[in-house]
Amino acid sequence: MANISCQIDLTQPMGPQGPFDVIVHKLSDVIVEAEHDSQSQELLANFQSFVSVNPSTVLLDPLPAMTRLLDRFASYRIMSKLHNSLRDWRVCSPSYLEIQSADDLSSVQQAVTTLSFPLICKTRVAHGSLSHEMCLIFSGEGLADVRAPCVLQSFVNHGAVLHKVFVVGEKHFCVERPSLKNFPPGPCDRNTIFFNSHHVSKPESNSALTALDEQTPLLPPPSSEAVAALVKELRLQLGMALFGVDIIINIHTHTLTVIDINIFP
Ligand SMILES: Nc1ncnc2c1ncn2[C@@H]1O[C@H](COP(=O)(O)OP(=O)(O)OP(=O)(O)O)[C@@H](O)[C@H]1O
Ligand SMILES: [Mg+2]
Repeated sequence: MANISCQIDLTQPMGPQGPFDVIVHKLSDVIVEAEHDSQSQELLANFQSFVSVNPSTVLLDPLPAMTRLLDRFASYRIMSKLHNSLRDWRVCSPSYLEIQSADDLSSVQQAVTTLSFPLICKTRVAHGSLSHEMCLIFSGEGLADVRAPCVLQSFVNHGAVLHKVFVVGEKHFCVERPSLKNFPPGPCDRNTIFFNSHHVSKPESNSALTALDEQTPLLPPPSSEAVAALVKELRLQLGMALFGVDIIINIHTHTLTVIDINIFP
């Protein structure tokens, strides 16, 4: 009887290791490394050429779609269009700016007029340990702390609750996680706060940045119909079966706000 499942050795030719009905991969590290590493480029090229000549093998997920999710410039463009396609569900995403390079001072300064303080600054690359190093910027002066390439995104007060949605094909699952606490809206003379996102939104996270005042009212969870509509739209837009979506609820408008899209953990 043929093997039901096996582990593929990417350093060996793939043909003799097959045939495969489905390949489930986690090549995110290799995709990010391939930006500067020729060995990773070669592994990816071999893998991609096997996939191209074996179109009946289902690939979860296609490399170009995965590559798009590893780049916040690409994934946030998709996120920013959700308010149009999901108008009936009042789904939105915070306003943001792409900062291409450190010399891009005019884009950075644009943040003062087009975004609302505080701002959250996230690296362009959305995978790997460095990608979780973020900062909260409270004023025009704080923009000196921006390290490009990155996105600057308006911070939305949400009562320190994050709703993480995990999508597996036609099914999805939601869990609640701790999240950053509310901050007074508008610029102020507070110093930039540097933090690691994995210290604030993991089940075991226990950070001063997530501790809310006791009088903060509890918010309703996101409507399950709206989450289902969001997942359906993102599956279409991303062309992926395995991914995650991070959702918060705006404390003022109760709008379902998408703050990030992730590769599957
Ligand atoms: N626009 C925003 N408004 C309010 N809080 C935000 C916003 N963006 C991010 N956060 C907070 O910062 C945390 C990290 O953000 P984000 O999900 O983009 O990072 P990440 O490194 O991709 O994390 P993960 O791997 O857990 O998805 C969120 O869990 C949330 O607490
Ligand atoms: Mg995320």
